[in-house]
Amino acid sequence: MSTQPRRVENLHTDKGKVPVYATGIVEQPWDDYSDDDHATWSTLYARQREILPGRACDEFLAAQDAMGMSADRIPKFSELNRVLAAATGWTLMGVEGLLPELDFFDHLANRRFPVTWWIRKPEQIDYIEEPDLFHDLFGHVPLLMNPVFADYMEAYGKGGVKAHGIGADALQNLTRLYWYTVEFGLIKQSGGGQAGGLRIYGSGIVSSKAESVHSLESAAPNRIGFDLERIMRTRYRIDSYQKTYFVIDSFEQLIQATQPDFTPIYARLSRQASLPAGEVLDTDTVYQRGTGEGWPTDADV
Ligand SMILES: C[C@H](O)[C@H](O)C1CNc2nc(N)[nH]c(=O)c2N1
Ligand SMILES: N[C@@H](Cc1ccccc1)C(=O)O
Ligand SMILES: [Fe+2]
Repeated sequence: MSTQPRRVENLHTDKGKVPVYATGIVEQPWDDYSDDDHATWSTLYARQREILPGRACDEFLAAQDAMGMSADRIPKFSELNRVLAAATGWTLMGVEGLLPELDFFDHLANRRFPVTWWIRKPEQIDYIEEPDLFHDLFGHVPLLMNPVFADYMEAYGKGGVKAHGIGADALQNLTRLYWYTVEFGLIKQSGGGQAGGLRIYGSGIVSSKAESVHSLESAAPNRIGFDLERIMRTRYRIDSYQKTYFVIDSFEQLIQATQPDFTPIYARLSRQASLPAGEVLDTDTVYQRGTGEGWPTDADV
């Protein structure tokens, strides 16, 4: 099944312009998925679930199971919605693709999560530039089952509506927060030995086989303790692995740090230069690489 949505504007990201389409809400055309579409889901699902235990945070994997997602077939939004409604009151809506920012924020502010209905083609299995069903559903939806994360997403949507009214710089600051938390966040899983350590919660990481390993195990990227204003000043890459990941202690930390009114923060940041994606400042808390060893070293604390 193919549809050709109309391009309406560009999203201004740190890397350049990303097309945004006039994309209304669609009913998930579940009966129209081909055998290839279901096979793509199965392949990606099985592949990620093989590598994510011990890498993704435990809540993420438990929520995926609790929702009834599996490798068998592409899940039905209507079935997931019954589970989500009971857990946190979120609703999934089918969309054609990227939405204009204000529409996107308005959905989140009302506990609706837009999910791209179509899945990537077999030749795009390892990488696709725009969000598809696998990224949105496998990556974003499970944590909507977590009450604290669910509240954070709603607060983010409300903050987005506000930032949109303030102006382009405020919007850029807030978009960086989404990027470095919801899309590419790492979390310290509590527990000793193998149970604890750095884990992934960002959807852009959990939906990518290569970045799931890279984000935790490569020596290349920086892993820096969560710092709201630091994140808001930090540029990001959309076409390569991140040069920096930010680490939260807990979802409670995330929601607490984002409670205050951001208006004075935006005003202050408008007088400061942005930081390159790969910068490390002497005020940063730097985490060690390696699963199960994600705690600051003596030298860092
Ligand atoms: C905040 C976020 O970066 C952003 O601006 C947008 C805009 N529109 C979107 N639209 C959809 N469907 N999905 C998304 O993740 C986003 N992200
Ligand atoms: N406190 C933010 C709203 C917000 C909450 C959570 C995440 C992002 C933004 C504001 O005043 O704009
Ligand atoms: Fe995403």
